[in-house]
Amino acid sequence: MASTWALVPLKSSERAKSRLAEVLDAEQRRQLFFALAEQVIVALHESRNIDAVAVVTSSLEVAEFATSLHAMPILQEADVGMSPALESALRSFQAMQPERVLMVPGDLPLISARAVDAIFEAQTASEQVVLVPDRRHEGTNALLCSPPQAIAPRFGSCSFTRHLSAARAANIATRVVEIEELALDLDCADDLDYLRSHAFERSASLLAPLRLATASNVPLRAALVG
Ligand SMILES: Nc1nc2c(ncn2[C@@H]2O[C@H](COP(=O)(O)OP(=O)(O)OP(=O)(O)O)[C@@H](O)[C@H]2O)c(=O)[nH]1
Ligand SMILES: O=C(O)[C@H](O)COP(=O)(O)O
Repeated sequence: MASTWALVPLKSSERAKSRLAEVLDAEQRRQLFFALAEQVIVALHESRNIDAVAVVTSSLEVAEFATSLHAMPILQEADVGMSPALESALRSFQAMQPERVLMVPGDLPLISARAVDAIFEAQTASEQVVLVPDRRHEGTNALLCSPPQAIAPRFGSCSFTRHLSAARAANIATRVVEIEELALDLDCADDLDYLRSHAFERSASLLAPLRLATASNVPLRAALVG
């Protein structure tokens, strides 16, 4: 039985990436959502520390997509937010009694198996929680809980501080590890610009199918307005 699971929450594609609406149209956001999610799921599968990958979603389309990538879909009735989705998925894991669960959002464009393995390598035997902050130290881009119920997921605004405080309040030994390839999540136009200026090849492979007719050194918002 698999004992280390990775868990990826994925919204319905038509609601995803809404903060990018100022620079991408609906079809571009949909394509980007699936391209990012595929990268995340593939990297998790390739990690030598992960036995199985699950996707929690309310969308049948996303569930089929997850299955096509050999991830186990966990279906919900509606999009109720990232943390409630993760909590209900964790409850459905209980029968399988995994030793640990790694929770990762589906929008990390620079993720790799090596970066995922670095999370596990950072954990010492006494530590039940590992947190990977985003580049602004506001969000959490990976949360490893061993056991899975060590702390409840509290994703959303300022989740990094909230996860840290929850672990401290419960007196749970916690490791914070900064991992460059996991520090960027693609939420807004500034994040897309950061990706285009810091990781040319990865951004080209993600953005070329979207047919964004802008030079890589021109900020997206300015290019589209001007
Ligand atoms: N299953 C599920 N996943 C969610 C839900 N809300 C967010 N997620 C996922 O959680 C991760 C982080 O989501 P957000 O950054 O809040 O949402 P987003 O769609 O990427 O971007 P915005 O629409 O701009 O907020 C992504 O993988 C989302 O698809 C939800 O209600 N249910
Ligand atoms: O910390 C979080 O909640 C996750 O990184 C998702 O946050 P986001 O809304 O910044 O993507």
